[in-house]
Amino acid sequence: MAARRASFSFLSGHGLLGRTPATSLLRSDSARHLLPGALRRFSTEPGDEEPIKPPVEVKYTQLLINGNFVDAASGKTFPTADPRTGEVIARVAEGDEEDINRAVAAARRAFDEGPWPRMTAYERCRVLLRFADLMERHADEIAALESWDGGKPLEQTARAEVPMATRCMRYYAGWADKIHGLVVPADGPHHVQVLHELIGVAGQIIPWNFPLLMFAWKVGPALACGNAVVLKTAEQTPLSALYVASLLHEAGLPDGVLKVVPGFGPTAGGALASHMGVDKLAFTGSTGTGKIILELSARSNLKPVTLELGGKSPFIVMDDADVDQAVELAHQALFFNQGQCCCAGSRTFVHERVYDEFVEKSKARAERRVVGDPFKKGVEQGPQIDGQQFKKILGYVKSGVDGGATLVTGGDRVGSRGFYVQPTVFADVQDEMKIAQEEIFGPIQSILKFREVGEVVRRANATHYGLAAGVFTTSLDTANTLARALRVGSVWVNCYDVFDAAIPFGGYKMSGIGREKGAYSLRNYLQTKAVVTPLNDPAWL
Ligand SMILES: NC(=O)c1ccc[n+]([C@@H]2O[C@H](COP(=O)([O-])OP(=O)(O)OC[C@H]3O[C@@H](n4cnc5c(N)ncnc54)[C@H](O)[C@@H]3O)[C@@H](O)[C@H]2O)c1
Repeated sequence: MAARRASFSFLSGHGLLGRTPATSLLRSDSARHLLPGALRRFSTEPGDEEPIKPPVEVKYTQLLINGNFVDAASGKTFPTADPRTGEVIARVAEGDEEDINRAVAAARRAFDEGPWPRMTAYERCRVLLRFADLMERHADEIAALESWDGGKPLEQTARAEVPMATRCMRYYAGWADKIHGLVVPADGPHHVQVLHELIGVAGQIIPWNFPLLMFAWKVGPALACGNAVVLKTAEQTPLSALYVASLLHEAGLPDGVLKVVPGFGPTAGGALASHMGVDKLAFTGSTGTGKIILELSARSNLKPVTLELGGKSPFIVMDDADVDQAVELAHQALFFNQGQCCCAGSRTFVHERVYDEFVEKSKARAERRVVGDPFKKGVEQGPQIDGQQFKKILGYVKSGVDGGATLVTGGDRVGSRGFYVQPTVFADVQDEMKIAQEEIFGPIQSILKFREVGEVVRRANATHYGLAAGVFTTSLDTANTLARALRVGSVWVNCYDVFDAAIPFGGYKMSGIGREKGAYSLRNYLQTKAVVTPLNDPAWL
């Protein structure tokens, strides 16, 4: 059990440890909760620097229906903005109910009459493999679009997200010709086959925090099984999905099999979730919206729903841990992707024997975090996605301070433009505080103290969420105890955010229903059919 081998695998090789970020001045007035040194001044303000010109053009801004890019039926468009400045990158066609209707009608035709479900599984496999090759060939453009639209460091999108999305497509391409049914014994002279059939038209709704990866996690298995897909992108980040969907057609996907409809949740998303012609709905987003999706399914055709929702994941540091490594891993577990991860390690539980040292070193690490323009080399943290999230996050900072947590560092915006937030650390966080209970979705680390294993299990599980957990220890026994006792869908022991395409991912409790990735995701896109035939004079049963 070697904590020495601890790794943060989402960004293995990322290596973005750097100098103190050029950031800002903390303006909180609750000085009694500040540790000495919490007030920080920085020499420059990344939010005020002239933004670097992204090395990519925006090519596709319309709906993709029947293999063509077309305007919305209403002719309406909406802006997608650059989180560095809030300025408009492009205006994108705004799909609504009418567009969803025509997308679903096209998908139905593609499924009922088109070549895709009738192709051999090997031919489908080859289309997906060609798509993965094209993604690699266009990796620079895809990474730049993803960074521009979502404010993510280019080094992250280029080194992690594009390769992971590509790998995911290859993984499901590999499954395409390995999906087969069963022959089962029955009590009587019957030949019983269990067919794993395609489910039909899959509706998919994705969020803004990992638009490209969510595209791959959802579209990959659905297409590998031979289904047709209507995908609604998040209103904040429509660009990468439109771009890669065009590559998928270049790879040989027949027209009409995949539709991409940018648009808003209650209109386009609502229409998709309640459509009678959609056979399955896969959703990733907030728990609140997940409940609406389930309701819409129930009120329409009871389409099966998979939900990947929010989290408040514990990261547990035992007293036998190497503190420096634990600090680094806990830091990455929370701050990665500007803290905008469903599985962010957003409750850092630290054993009382190493607590003070851990807090001090976490403060130092957060202050070294490089905040700045996502297109600048060495930047670890870009802006938050938009003004709404930015305000929400600063509201949580205020709540933490007002609630009596100790603001160790950060707590304010960076610069005066765009949506940059200081890497922030709270210590002395108590379980009942809002910052320990609710999903902040920002670069705000909350450190809580604990004394023994049973206590931390109880406290870690005392949440409606159950998405993931991190465990940091050198004791095999402790790791095993925690791994089994924690009521979550993923436990990372001495590592975090390991997102291999083959590993299932999903939540317990209000973090979701079902699993994505791995062989488990195929089940989301298949029906099970029993075919029973009488046997006359069989040689065996
Ligand atoms: N569990 C996971 O795998 C996972 C992964 C990424 C993000 N998330 C979660 O996603 C959330 C952040 O994403 P978000 O703010 O975009 O979530 P959100 O729920 O607001 O939006 C997600 C998607 O749902 C759509 N939507 C919103 N309202 C809708 C409605 N009434 N009907 C149909 N569709 C609707 C949005 O347009 C968007 O495409 C966080 O809670 C995060 O934890 C979960």
